[in-house]
Amino acid sequence: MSHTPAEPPAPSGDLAARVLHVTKSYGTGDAEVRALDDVTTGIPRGRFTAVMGPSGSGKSTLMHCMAGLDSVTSGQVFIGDADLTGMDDNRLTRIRRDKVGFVFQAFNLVPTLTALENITLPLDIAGRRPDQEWLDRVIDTVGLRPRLKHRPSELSGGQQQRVACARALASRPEIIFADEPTGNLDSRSGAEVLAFLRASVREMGQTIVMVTHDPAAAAYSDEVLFLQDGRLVGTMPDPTADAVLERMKGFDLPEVAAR
Ligand SMILES: Nc1ncnc2c1ncn2[C@@H]1O[C@H](COP(=O)(O)OP(=O)(O)OP(=O)(O)O)[C@@H](O)[C@H]1O
Repeated sequence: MSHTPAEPPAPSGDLAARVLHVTKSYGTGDAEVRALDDVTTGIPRGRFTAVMGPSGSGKSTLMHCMAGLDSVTSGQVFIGDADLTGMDDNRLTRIRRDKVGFVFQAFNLVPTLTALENITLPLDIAGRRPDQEWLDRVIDTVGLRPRLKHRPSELSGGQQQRVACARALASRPEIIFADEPTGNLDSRSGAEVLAFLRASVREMGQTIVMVTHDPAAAAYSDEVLFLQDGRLVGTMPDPTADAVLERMKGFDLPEVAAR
């Protein structure tokens, strides 16, 4: 992991996370894969940002590096004002625990715990008392109050993912990273989860970054970042599903692929 000392630590302003000239390579020599190639971008606070791009374009790698789940080969990563590059594992673990929420394609709920116990589990593990007012707001926005005593097996896929979203929100993190959160859901349940994620941004001021393949899911966001071949190749504010689909089709054109 190397640092770029020449890069002045730009002020975070109202960015919840930033990457500066981030490169991430796997393997060496002939086997080297450059998953991210000099990516610089910021995630505005209180906004819903989607990350799209063809398979293998670096979406998951960008998310993992931004969230401090993976190290970068060069460049800098910030969560708020905290520079993750060069941070030791203990501090990284604390940042992830205190400032970051995660939602994955697999719901990752504990089967023996109720919905409510799953939602508060990370706080319990961290020895933190939930902010009851905030928790009530999250539970009501997610629409799960009648289901709080149910175990995951008694909930639909969409309800389970809403529990996972509420779990990510419970600690009121600075930023939530969602990797294909609707990938395992039918379109109706997916729409419920996306509507909830959007509501948590619009009504509760949360910041969400979501990796997705689905133009209809990206249309719930405030802005889409497009990756191709490990590079940031464009952005689209206020996306519609049709506009995103058109942009994605462009990635198959030889002149775009050759760039
Ligand atoms: N652990 C790894 N070892 C080697 N190569 C890797 C590793 N992880 C990712 N890659 C490579 O890095 C590139 C970017 O992968 P990444 O998973 O970030 O893409 P993605 O856009 O999320 O793809 P998908 O949409 O298919 O999930 C790909 O070429 C991938 O094969």
